[in-house]
Amino acid sequence: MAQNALRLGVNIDHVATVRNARGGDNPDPVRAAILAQNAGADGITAHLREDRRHIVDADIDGLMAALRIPLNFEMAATAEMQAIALRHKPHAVCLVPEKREERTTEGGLDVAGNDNALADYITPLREAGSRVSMFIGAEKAQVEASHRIGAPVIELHAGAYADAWAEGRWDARDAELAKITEMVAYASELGLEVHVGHGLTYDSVGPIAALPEVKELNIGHFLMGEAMFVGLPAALAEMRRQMDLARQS
Ligand SMILES: CC(=O)[C@@H](O)[C@H](O)COP(=O)(O)O
Ligand SMILES: NCC(=O)COP(=O)(O)O
Repeated sequence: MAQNALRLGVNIDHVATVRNARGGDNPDPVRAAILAQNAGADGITAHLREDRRHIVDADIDGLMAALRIPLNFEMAATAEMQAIALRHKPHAVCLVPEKREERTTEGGLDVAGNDNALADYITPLREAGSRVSMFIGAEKAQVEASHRIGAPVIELHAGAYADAWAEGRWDARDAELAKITEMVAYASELGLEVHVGHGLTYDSVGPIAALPEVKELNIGHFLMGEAMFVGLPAALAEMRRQMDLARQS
């Protein structure tokens, strides 16, 4: 892959959401991950929530056994999740804030307010060989704290930008994009590897993909929705086309 290539991580959480609506085994998120891998995904992302509302422990076992491409394991910074990550040693561990009552991940992790505890928390994960990333809002204090505790990677939460785009609030969209653009550049200067994710669609992905310092996008909910209509390989190919178009222009 070219040095400045933009990786596409496919989040398969919401295949599990559909499965869990009925119980049983179908549709299988591991099958979706293998399909995405065969269709050219650069990585797979899965979020094992504390309440197991979508991905469950057996899915992580299955993904670890089946994948040839990297797994980005999203999790809350709890003792239970740390033990699971240390057992599996996935390529990447992304720490995400969680609230039981939220519909989706509403904001970024407060690294600045918990830097000592998080520095201790990530040490064994790093020693086990996982690339640790912090899922944070596009705020200077959070970027600096992530750098300070020794996280090599951050993922900026694109949800506010994506929501503004979806709702046609163009001033808010532009303001959120400006914040992300500024923090992508700042974090890169500090030496952090920068990823972006949450809520991205064919429409909203372009301006983010165009930022040359961004190394990876993690996209799930929209892709899985599109896959219901056109199939996962076609949805992934169209997302990749939009990313490449933006990157080249
Ligand atoms: C951290 C993140 O943005 C995703 O993992 C997302 O949280 C997955 O979907 P849910 O928020 O719906 O669980
Ligand atoms: N970390 C963000 C992610 O994995 C995908 O988020 P979404 O596209 O499902 O909103």
